[in-house]
Amino acid sequence: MGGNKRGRTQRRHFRQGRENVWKKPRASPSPSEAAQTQWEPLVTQNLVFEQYYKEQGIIPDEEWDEFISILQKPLPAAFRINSSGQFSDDILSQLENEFLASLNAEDVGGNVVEHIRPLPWYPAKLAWHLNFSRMQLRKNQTLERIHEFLKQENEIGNITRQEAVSMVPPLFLDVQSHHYVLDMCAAPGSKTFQLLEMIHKSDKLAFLPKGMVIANDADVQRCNLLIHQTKRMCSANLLVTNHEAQNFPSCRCKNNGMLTQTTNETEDKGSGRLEMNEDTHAESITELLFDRILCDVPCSGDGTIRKAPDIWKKWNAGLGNGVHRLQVQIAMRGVALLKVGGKLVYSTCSMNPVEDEAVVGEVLRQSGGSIELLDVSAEFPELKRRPGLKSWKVRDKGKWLTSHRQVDKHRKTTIVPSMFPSGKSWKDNSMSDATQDCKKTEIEMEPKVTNGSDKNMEEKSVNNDMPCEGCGYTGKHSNDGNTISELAEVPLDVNDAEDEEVEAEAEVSSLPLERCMRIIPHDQDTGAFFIAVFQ
Ligand SMILES: C[S@@+](CC[C@H](N)C(=O)[O-])C[C@H]1O[C@@H](n2cnc3c(N)ncnc32)[C@H](O)[C@@H]1O
Repeated sequence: MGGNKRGRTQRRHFRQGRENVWKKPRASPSPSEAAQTQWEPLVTQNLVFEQYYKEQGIIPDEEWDEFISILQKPLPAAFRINSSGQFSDDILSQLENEFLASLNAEDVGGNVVEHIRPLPWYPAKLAWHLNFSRMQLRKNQTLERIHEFLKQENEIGNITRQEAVSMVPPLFLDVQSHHYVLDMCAAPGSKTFQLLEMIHKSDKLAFLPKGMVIANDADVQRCNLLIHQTKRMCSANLLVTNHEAQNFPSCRCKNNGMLTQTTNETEDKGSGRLEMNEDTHAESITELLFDRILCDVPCSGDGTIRKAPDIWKKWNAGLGNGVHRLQVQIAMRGVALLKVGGKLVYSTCSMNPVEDEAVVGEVLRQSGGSIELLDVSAEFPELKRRPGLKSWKVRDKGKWLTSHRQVDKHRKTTIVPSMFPSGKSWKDNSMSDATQDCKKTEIEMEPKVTNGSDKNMEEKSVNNDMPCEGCGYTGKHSNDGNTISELAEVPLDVNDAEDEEVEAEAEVSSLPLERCMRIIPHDQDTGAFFIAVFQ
């Protein structure tokens, strides 16, 4: 396609709101290459994805077309006003008095078209939805003023641009200014910023909160993003750490609030990155447990498909299967670090029950009744959400499985029992195979050599490097040595896969998984998210 024709086509698609349609095959070609570059239509269809989600029954048949069609549209932009910022009232009044009037217009029929509006479920009109995608905001001249406003206020920390559904998990944590909060998988940090706002929120002038946020991420480069994002808050109540969340260290807390990491005498004494004070007196030290924990775990990320349409091409059921065990391990470490009476939110930006309800079910089983899955259906009633599933299927190598008994012998260590609804409560099944697997992995992981001197460990680490599709993470995911490429299915022809399906009775979980929530894109023009709240 020649340059001018390409430009015209792009402009036409842009006017039609179809900016996802064209994409350059390479990231940054030289100018001469760019002139000859062919533009390729961006795929926004994947039959394996459609078949998977149809089978899981998350979306009723009559809503299916609406669901798929919204997934193919770009995601509208959204942002939050910093609730602890001193200019929050001014920003709100500018939005209400200036931008509402200038952007919302009447259509030919006299109906008001709402291009900008507060999100009805977010408290105090502090979060807003814009009926334009990020690209439209960047490219459309009539939107220049609001775009400039958002850019400037974002830079100085008065607002944060954040996907609407990503704002939900911190809301359910009910964070108070005295809370110790752990954000286990925090980068790039939009939810950390929200948690910090909650800590700093007060009517008093020059208020210094008693609580703090520890924001952790396993990927050191993403920790940089996290620092860049949160420094806009100028908070002294934030600590950024770089650990695998499933091995997050136990910390000790002096009565005066100073932290010190529990060190292993025989190993690397004094090298712990959390350590702040070596002069410890046993009588004044307690183990630091957290009032609030956010486990926004690495996931296959298909709930962000509107924002990241590349997922259409890459998606397969193996991605969710590949991160399930790591998700359980991270959530279980969170449970171990939670104060009695504290709250933990488990969330993913994936719609896949293997990463969602299956993990919640296994956490309930492994916790042996010490934690409760809270019914939060009465909170934030304006937020449209669907209850969690009690029944789902697992797909492996083109087969639909409804019970672990159906898993091929050689796949049994990859497709673990906890991926299934199982229909058992923890009392019937106090230590499932998966628990034992996790315990085994923990022991294997124990000698965390950091000085690089143990050759065996180095080899192990290489084997454990698993790219996380949803998050772009390519660090070490402790697991059973499988890489995602081993776990991932080669997308099959849908009809071939159907031939291999195994008929079996569906398992139904007896756990109260309906208390989980799934936010579905076509309910309120958003991305998708899954959230469960534990106490
Ligand atoms: C879904 S993203 C988190 C998004 C973040 N909560 C936010 O709102 O901006 C998941 C994050 O988990 C990190 N991650 C992956 N494996 C991890 C692990 N084992 N421990 C801790 N973090 C991990 C990734 O680097 C990624 O930044």
